[in-house]
Amino acid sequence: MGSGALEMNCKKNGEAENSLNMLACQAPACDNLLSDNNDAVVDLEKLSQKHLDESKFDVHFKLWALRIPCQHCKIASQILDGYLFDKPRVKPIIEDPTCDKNRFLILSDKVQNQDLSDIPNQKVDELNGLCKIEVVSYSLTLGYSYWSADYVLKQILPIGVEGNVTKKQMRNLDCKVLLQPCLLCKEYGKRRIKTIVNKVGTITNEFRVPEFEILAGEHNMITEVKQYGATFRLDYGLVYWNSRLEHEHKRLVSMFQAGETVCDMFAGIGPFAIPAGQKGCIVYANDLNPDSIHYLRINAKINKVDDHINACNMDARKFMSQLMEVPNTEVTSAHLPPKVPILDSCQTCRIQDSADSNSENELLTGNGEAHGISNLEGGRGKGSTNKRMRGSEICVTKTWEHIDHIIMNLPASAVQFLGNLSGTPLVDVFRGLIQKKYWKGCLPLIHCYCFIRATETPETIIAVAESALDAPIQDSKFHRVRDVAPNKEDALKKMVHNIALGDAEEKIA
Ligand SMILES: C[S@@+](CC[C@H](N)C(=O)[O-])C[C@H]1O[C@@H](n2cnc3c(N)ncnc32)[C@H](O)[C@@H]1O
Repeated sequence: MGSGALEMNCKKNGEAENSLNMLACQAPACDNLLSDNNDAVVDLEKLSQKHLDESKFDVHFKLWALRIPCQHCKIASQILDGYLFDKPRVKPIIEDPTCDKNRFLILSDKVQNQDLSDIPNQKVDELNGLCKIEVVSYSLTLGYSYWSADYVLKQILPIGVEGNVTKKQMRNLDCKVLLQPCLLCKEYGKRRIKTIVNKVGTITNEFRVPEFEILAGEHNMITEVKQYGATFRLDYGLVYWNSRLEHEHKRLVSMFQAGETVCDMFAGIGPFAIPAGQKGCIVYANDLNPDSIHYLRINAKINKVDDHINACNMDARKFMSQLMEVPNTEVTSAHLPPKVPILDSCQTCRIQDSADSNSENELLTGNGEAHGISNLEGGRGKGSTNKRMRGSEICVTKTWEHIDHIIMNLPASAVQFLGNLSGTPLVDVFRGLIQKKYWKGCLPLIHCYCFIRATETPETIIAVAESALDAPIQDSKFHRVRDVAPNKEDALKKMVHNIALGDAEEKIA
């Protein structure tokens, strides 16, 4: 029993358009669905030409309808509340084809008798008092085009797979079992599936990129996915992406305020960075994988937040230390702004476009002052009020003076990046990082993701983090994200460390 994923890479006019994400799977018998093609890449064209008998999806209803004058429709439908035909996307009031002054009110299939004896007498009396009503028979067929893609797919699943499966169960089906039904199902066909892949093995490489085998279609894994209104382009073969983290991405970004400075040490293609930018945060997003940064920049542009996102391609430790480096000009004169933008060794994804910065990229930069933030170039000094700034002005902040949030989503080793842990490589990021004399306001909130075994507790994990930091963590928050192993022994959890108080400040600063 292996696990895997079914991904559909969908394009329209050469542009990636949509995708079905992660119909992931345990592997029951593969049946003979792919018997001719078992080890080869399947020809999508040929498979999708196989015949699907659409008439098998017809559901016929023999109903009753009331023919009544147009002007009484509204009140009549209120009287008949609960007795009208009620199916999604089917209108219960339709035109009378024989007379445009009348309408048909289609009755529910629970009304079986023409004398309306299935409807309470009081309602029938009210209707008769309203106008002259005529009961006519009405036939309705809901055909293939009516049913949703998921419904159709469930009906054509192979024998051995229960017809009435939930979405969750569908995810646990072998993608090879789902392959042919998916291709036969026109609704899925409409999404222009180009490639179907199966995730194989476990992720072991540094960039956390899973390995995929191509089951069908083109050898092309570039696609687009949507999360909370943002579009993400990516190449599944080159970068890390997990659609199941959508809720967590959304939850974390909901904690950020416009105008805050956010540093994402392991940013991937930007699922935290892009929505944070959309919210009006100033984002420093870093990843060691050059392909992730390539797509992060593309995604920043697609989502029109390129003027809010500084993208860097380096080791996370170096990234943090560069953000905290005080430029020479600051050291000699605290009053002058730095002549060179920070992170000059990083490539910023900012694409200057005067038309853009004039209109839609104009943003209100939030209530930084209330949070003790005084970090924006261009006049957000002490006493300044919220200020409307153009995108081009808000890209760079004095990160050595203030950062609000640091995101560390590299669960396998993020805790080690907090500081030195015995038996782990020396990647101490935070100790001595902040220069107290330049820092303004409270210390950053560090959102550090990690794995936790069933035998461990939030307390033990926090103790490990404290040991790494060599400082107590006050007001730490622990948030469970999701189970990542079938036996539930391991679970991905998240800690939020507020290191803003007491000893911790002394030791970190
Ligand atoms: C689990 S992924 C998270 C990506 C993204 N935050 C998300 O939620 O989809 C971890 C990322 O860290 C990057 N990474 C691994 N080691 C790194 C290092 N030493 N410095 C910076 N990035 C690193 C990987 O390339 C990968 O994109």
